[in-house]
Amino acid sequence: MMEPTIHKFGDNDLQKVLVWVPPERSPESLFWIVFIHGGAWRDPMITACNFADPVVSKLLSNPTRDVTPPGKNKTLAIASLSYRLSPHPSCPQDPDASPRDAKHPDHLDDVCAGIDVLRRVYGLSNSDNYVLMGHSCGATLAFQAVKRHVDAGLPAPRALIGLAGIYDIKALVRNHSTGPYADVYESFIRGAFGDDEKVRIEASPSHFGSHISLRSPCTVLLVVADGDELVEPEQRMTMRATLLGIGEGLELRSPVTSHGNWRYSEISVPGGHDEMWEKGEIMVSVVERLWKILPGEDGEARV
Ligand SMILES: N[C@@H](CC(=O)c1ccccc1NC=O)C(=O)O
Repeated sequence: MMEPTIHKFGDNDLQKVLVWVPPERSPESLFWIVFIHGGAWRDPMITACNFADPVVSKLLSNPTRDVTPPGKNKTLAIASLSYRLSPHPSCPQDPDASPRDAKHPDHLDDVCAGIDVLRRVYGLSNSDNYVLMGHSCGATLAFQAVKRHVDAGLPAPRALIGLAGIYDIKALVRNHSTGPYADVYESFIRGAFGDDEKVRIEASPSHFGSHISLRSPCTVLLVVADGDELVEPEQRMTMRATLLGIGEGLELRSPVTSHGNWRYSEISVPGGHDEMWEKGEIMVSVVERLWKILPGEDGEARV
């Protein structure tokens, strides 16, 4: 695979951004996909590098696929954000390594710091030229980052893709409160957010999503894995209802549904929770879907 350029922005080894930029391109010609990996805010085995690896090798080194981004003469650039992690009970801290002791909003602070590096060094966002794509807790972080940007008067990304995302933290814990893995869910949520219920609610995109005052349209594509063994489909249903201001049971009548400045779409992909990023071709199919539903010059989607 092409070697990424690494930009560090803090003392912790995890505070960095990985970037794959095609050579000899001006910043104005680039269109960015920015990845945010998952791993329950704590899994040191899922990294910015191994998360992006399968899709980067498909998107940037396979000239037979037409994955050119929308817009005239745009070239794809990719970034993968790394952020500090919370402790993991079965992966003890190596005393010589950077600490894994992050608590909300540390993860989000790093995601936003990473986006800021891309903005300063590569001109990301100023011309509406990027999409955020987060998996599992990375999808939670993607919505939190959009909220923070809009609150700060910065433009939202052109699109947000949530892959098997966690959108309602309380419901996630409640839906897994029995069974062999009940402790796992409560433990990673406590590790990342603590015990305070209010913090869990306020950090949940299903809670704040409808209060983000977007100044321009943002396309949201929510993706579920049809064999997801870790995150239940209800998470997406709740988020859809939030973004569209509708009841949870309502059917969508067109591929893209607008509500205010949100443009909402959804798909499902085959396989389990992590298969969707472990198999680069699934990620590529999601990106191709996004290019179809992003509005073109005429403001219309091509589906
Ligand atoms: N591999 C993780 C588990 C994990 O990633 C996870 C488990 C259940 C629901 C969502 C998960 N990840 C979300 O980012 C761990 O070791 O804690």
